[in-house]
Amino acid sequence: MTQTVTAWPERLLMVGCGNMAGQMLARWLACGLPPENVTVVRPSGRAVAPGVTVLADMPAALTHGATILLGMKPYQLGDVAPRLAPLCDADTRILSILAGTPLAALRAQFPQVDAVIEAMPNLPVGIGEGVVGLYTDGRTEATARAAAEALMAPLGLAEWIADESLFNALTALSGCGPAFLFRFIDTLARAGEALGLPVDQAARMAIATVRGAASMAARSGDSPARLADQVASPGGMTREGLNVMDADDRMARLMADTLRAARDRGDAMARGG
Ligand SMILES: NC(=O)c1ccc[n+]([C@@H]2O[C@H](COP(=O)([O-])OP(=O)(O)OC[C@H]3O[C@@H](n4cnc5c(N)ncnc54)[C@H](OP(=O)(O)O)[C@@H]3O)[C@@H](O)[C@H]2O)c1
Ligand code: PRO
Repeated sequence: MTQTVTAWPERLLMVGCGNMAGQMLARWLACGLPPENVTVVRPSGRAVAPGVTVLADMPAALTHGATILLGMKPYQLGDVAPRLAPLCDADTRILSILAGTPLAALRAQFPQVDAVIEAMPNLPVGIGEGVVGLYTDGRTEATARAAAEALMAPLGLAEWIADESLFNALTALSGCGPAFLFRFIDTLARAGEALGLPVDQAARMAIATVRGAASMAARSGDSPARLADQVASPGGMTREGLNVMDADDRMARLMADTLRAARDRGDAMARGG
């Protein structure tokens, strides 16, 4: 299902448009963002979508009040910002999806810009079922916050956080989360194969099971923990399986260690690592 956005940015400059920003743009275009409002800067100059202007380098100038989405790799900020900052004014709006890049690092590169927002999406934004975490500070005015919220709304669940020190934790959970779940689906299928199921059937059933369970968890009034118990008959098969996952908090420790490692990498990147 598409979603109507009443006020698309009149000028949207996307610096980098690869896996992640490309998914955001695909969803925005599907929801009615006029392609002529969008300019993409990518060194390859590869076409993005009909009507979208693609440049291999920065434009000569930017329209007053343009919105910029920083969508290149985090380590490229030091190369991009010196070429981009001279094009910005106080009314430019900057949205950054750069992982491990705190607001202070962005503000240092674009000192004249008031509206600077960190936005952490995940890949399913492309089908409108993503998650976008948002953070900014008091210098960003309410109108710019509202515009960012409206732009993120068609991408899925968009939520602000008040405490920037949690931004890398949020990134670990929802930004990296799809990778952890893709790995889970793959591992579930392979475990089925190991028990003798045909490869293609195990793959189909693993995907459908995860999709059904996720949809049910989203719609149910019961918590996922309670839903797990509803599958498990006392003395039955599921309980035996859950006992393996729960022994020594195996699953809980695996997920805690996974998120902590991802979060800590973000913190190290923010320190320049
Ligand atoms: N992948 C995710 O799931 C995810 C989730 C949340 C946030 N992020 C963040 O999204 C950003 C991009 O990640 P990605 O996975 O989309 O990477 P990607 O697929 O490699 O895309 C990088 C993009 O940056 C462009 N680029 C490279 N050098 C550039 C330069 N000097 N100036 C301008 N653009 C340049 C590339 O251009 P070409 O297209 O011409 O090669 C490409 O479009 C990262 O900062 C990451 O932290 C990613
Ligand atoms: N991809 C980015 C990374 O791996 C951050 C969220 C997902 O650094």
